[in-house]
Amino acid sequence: MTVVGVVGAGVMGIGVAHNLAQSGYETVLVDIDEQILTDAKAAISRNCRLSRLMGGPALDPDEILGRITTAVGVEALAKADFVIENVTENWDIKREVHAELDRVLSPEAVVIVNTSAIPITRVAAVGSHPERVVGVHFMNPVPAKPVVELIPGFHTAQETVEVTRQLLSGMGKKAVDVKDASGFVSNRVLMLTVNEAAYLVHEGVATAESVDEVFRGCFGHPMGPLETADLIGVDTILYSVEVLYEHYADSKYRPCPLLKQMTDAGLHGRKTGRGFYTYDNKG
Ligand SMILES: NC(=O)c1ccc[n+]([C@@H]2O[C@H](COP(=O)([O-])OP(=O)(O)OC[C@H]3O[C@@H](n4cnc5c(N)ncnc54)[C@H](O)[C@@H]3O)[C@@H](O)[C@H]2O)c1
Repeated sequence: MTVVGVVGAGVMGIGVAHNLAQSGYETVLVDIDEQILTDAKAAISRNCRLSRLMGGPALDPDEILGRITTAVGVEALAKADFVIENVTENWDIKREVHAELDRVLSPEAVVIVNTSAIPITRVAAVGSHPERVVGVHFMNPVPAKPVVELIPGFHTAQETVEVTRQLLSGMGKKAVDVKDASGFVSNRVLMLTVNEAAYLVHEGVATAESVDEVFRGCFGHPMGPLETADLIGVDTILYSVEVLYEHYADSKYRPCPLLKQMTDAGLHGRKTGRGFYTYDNKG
């Protein structure tokens, strides 16, 4: 039985663990405290119950949660065959987590980095097995999105890429191969768009509602960029734009001050109940 560890039980970790368990994988979900893990299990249960309504399959929450064990700290991942890391988009946090994983994991374990913009080669350099580290940029909400970006780092072995492709296929995902450049394909474009949309609100050119209405009504996008920001997490958008700005040293990625203020104020979008819009329930 393949055991998959999932590090980080936030927006992405919840979706990745759900998707793995739904696909029959024994899943170990890890975060830094029990309350986050309790909330994550409640969110997975809720998402299972809503699955049918949202156009997905009918799911039994108890069956899905029966394949997920939770633990505080990465020590619980010593026997994992794969680990999918989904911690905060912050280099200091990611670096520390990958150093811990390097101490704990079996040398054969494959480490999958889920990041919006941090280069995979940089993450892989933290541990002693860069050939076993590969990037996968999952899309949100994970169980509902059939395509991911698959990103080998400089030292990633071809075998690591292929076993990861098989795992993704088992999760129902098609992997699009992308080279290792900060932001990959999707977020080089999406983060610039969301950042510029935030500038429109910041400068008073239009309200968030008007910006989103233009994208939905004129371009046929199912969601506008600021609704998308709330879904992704306003803090995660800011951190990703900061990574792009630092990496390319290019002013076109200058982070919008409104994103900084919203992040400081806890307006992180759906996950905190308020972002560009207000939500009745978290999540
Ligand atoms: N939100 C999206 O739509 C999206 C999409 C694709 C990729 N990503 C990337 O996925 C990663 C996770 O994003 P998210 O939106 O889930 O963030 P999030 O803020 O919702 O969750 C991050 C989680 O990591 C946990 N964490 C922090 N330090 C930890 C540690 N030392 N050990 C274990 N857990 C720790 C936090 O407690 C939190 O639960 C980021 O790198 C992000 O860029 C996000």
